[in-house]
Amino acid sequence: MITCSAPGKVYLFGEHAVVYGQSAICCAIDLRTRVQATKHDSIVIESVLGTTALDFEIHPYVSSVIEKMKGHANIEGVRIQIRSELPVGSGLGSSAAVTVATLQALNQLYACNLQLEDIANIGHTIEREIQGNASPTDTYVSTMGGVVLIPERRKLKDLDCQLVIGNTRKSSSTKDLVSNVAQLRQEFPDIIDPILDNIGKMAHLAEEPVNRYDYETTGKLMNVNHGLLDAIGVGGAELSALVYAARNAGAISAKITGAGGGGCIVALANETSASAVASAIKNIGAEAILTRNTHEGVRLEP
Ligand SMILES: Nc1ncnc2c1ncn2[C@@H]1O[C@H](COP(=O)(O)OP(=O)(O)O)[C@@H](O)[C@H]1O
Ligand SMILES: C[C@@](O)(CCOP(=O)(O)O)CC(=O)O
Ligand SMILES: [Mg+2]
Repeated sequence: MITCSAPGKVYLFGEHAVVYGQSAICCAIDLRTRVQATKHDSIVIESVLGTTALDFEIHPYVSSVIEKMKGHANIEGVRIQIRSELPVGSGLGSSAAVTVATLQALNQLYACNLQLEDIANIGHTIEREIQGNASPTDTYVSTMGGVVLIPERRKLKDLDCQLVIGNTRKSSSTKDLVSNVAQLRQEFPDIIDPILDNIGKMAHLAEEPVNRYDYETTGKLMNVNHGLLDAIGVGGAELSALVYAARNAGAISAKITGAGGGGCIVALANETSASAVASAIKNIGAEAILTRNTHEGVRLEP
């Protein structure tokens, strides 16, 4: 039996734009998905979504992992048990975390000797096949941990501030939101492409401030990024209410994280303002989660 875990993630910059090759800054967070793999007489997948065999409706990511790993090992029967701290379909990279943790658990269980780069690449392929179009960001950051500039895959300094996540508790499908942006871009390329370009430019502009722990400058750019996500149609009244509640409560910055449409916002806060920001989020009926950037990507668990 092997247990592995992988972290979720938040985007400081670049969600959706990164799908079109623009840069993003994404950081792993200390909320993890744990996957236990045990050799078994059949294939069983147990999670909060249900208990199934290979099932590409209920467990598309985990089933795809098992299928892919059959190319690296003789997998006749395996029991996969999943426990996660990440809300599903909420922009925190739950799909990437479960994909990467399952890949690494099977890699270890069957001694396939896949390296971390292989895990990240296979994970990206799986997300792209399921989502229709996916950037390498979520699976790379869930594999490697830390704060990463994508597609350059350049590690930045770990964040030295508090992260406050506001969860609308309204899940959304990344596949649908990515498709909606593609349709808008197809209809208005001269309007949408410059927006995506500017999001990518902000990620590059923010690299230096992040590396010198200048979260005031980083935060100003994050707030602009939030406005541009609204502009490409992935915002919403609940997400904006959370963003303004967090900012008005003293957050350094607050923006949508992930696919949007529902899901979560992320706010940067310092030690003194974090609890006030969390209270403001709860006061409007949302879930507040205090977390931090984690340096640790996918790892073996005892
Ligand atoms: N704990 C889990 N157990 C099994 N599958 C999971 C789990 N968390 C996420 N998933 C898979 O990932 C999908 C959500 O992925 P996605 O729409 O990209 O949202 P997110 O923003 O959380 O990554 C779920 O529908 C499910 O297929
Ligand atoms: C919207 C996007 O940029 C991020 C999706 O993040 P999540 O699945 O909502 O956690 C899609 C991608 O990068 O593949
Ligand atoms: Mg996802």
